[in-house]
Amino acid sequence: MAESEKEAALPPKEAFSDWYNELLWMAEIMDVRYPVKGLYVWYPFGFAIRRNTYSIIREILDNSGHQETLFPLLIPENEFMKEAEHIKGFENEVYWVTHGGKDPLDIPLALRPTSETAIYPMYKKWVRSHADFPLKLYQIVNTFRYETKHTRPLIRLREITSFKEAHTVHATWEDAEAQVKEAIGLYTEIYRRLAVPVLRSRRPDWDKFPGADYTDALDAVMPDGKTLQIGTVHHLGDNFAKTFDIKYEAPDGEQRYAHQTCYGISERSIAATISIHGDDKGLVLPPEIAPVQVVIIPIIFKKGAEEVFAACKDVQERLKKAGIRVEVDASDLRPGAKYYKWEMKGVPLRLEIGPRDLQNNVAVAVRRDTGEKDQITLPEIEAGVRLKFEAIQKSLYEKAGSELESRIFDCVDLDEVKEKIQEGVATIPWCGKRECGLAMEDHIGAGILGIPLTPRSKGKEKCPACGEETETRVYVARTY
Ligand SMILES: Nc1ncnc2c1ncn2[C@@H]1O[C@H](COS(=O)(=O)NC(=O)[C@@H](N)CS)[C@@H](O)[C@H]1O
Ligand SMILES: [Zn+2]
Repeated sequence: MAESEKEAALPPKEAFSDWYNELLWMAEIMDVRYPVKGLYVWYPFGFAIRRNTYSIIREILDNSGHQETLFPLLIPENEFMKEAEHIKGFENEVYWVTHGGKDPLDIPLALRPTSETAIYPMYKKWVRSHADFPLKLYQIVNTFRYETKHTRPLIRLREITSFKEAHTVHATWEDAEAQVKEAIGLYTEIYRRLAVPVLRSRRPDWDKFPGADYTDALDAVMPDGKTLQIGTVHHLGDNFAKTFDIKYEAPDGEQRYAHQTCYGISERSIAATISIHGDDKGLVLPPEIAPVQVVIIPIIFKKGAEEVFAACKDVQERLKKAGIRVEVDASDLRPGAKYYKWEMKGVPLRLEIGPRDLQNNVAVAVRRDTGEKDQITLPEIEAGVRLKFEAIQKSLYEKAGSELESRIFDCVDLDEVKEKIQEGVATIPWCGKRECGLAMEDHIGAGILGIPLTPRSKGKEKCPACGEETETRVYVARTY
């Protein structure tokens, strides 16, 4: 896209919603002009961020005993309609295919909103014995949900383009529970690699995944204080095994129903990374997912231009050989315009090389996240750049972590909760009874997000709704 098309300026980040929408356009992440609501188009630059993000997800899943696979998109109505809870949860969200060409289909086909009812009839055919366990498969696919709430690119889509869903099978409820814990750990590690700190909590029963025994979730706190659910892990018990008749021969020869989990991450992982690290100048990307990790800017004067260009090319070749994604911006834009462009794209490190730097045998290194400027000697350029990446990654994660902690408020009563959830996440005691939870939600006008997996108890306190003594504090937040 020509530079001129982007005469609009990026709004300041505190105008978060406008900043976010404008940034997706100006940094060439997604084009929202596709003529179907809730469907968006990846620009190549945005898609490169997705590729790098999902190669981290694949690495972490593949290194923890998962295997990637691929199931069909279309699910026959009779299979989709088998699990009562699941249907109730998705019947208003599922798209149906009713024709092939001009012929009406004898069995309507659902576009998968998630793939339990595509996968589990096959699991029934595959699972035979406890020796088959643990079965840990995942796929990265597009799924379709007829979202009626406000759709937003990367955050709430009707076609979820990057839906990583894992589906595991185990002998016992306890084995599945252990898998849930492993998945929470894997998701926490994925987000550490994206320098995104997360809140981990058990969703209240009325908010769990349709057909699950319970749901644990990871939430990011976005710059506007609202939380974004960026990963969920569901213990499915033997609910789906009973519905789809997934049985195995136990060591004692008995036929038993299997126990299952499923867990998902979508492109919200990218929405959170962009939102949490970005600033008024645009994207700030963790080096590991940046499509361009280093941009080299030749500082050109009449004298010595040739040597400078040659040196920039040489540094580029060496960094490429070291596996670093690097560009030389030799365009005839003024240096300031170059800085603006690459800062907008979140390039973690800029190297400036001019005649004086050549004499001193150095490159000037400028960090995108802090603006800090210092020198790296040219013979050490590969190691120096890697050190910068480590410093940037560490600093992004620490900064986001303290920002998150500063947005969690232990409140004394519901009025304080109402006030504090404008800025972030409140905690408040809760006895755990549904009627109290729902009464509190009515009073506050926001939901119970979940019970922290790492308790935030302050000892014995009183449930604000019924006065009963409790040692549990729950998260309350406005959510996307
Ligand atoms: N409309 C949507 N747009 C973008 N991401 C979404 C959307 N709906 C859900 N997600 C993301 O997808 C994750 C998994 O979705 S889910 O419904 O919670 N869980 C499942 O579908 C289970 N089958 C595990 S894969 C959610 O945690 C959320 O981060
Ligand atoms: Zn209560």
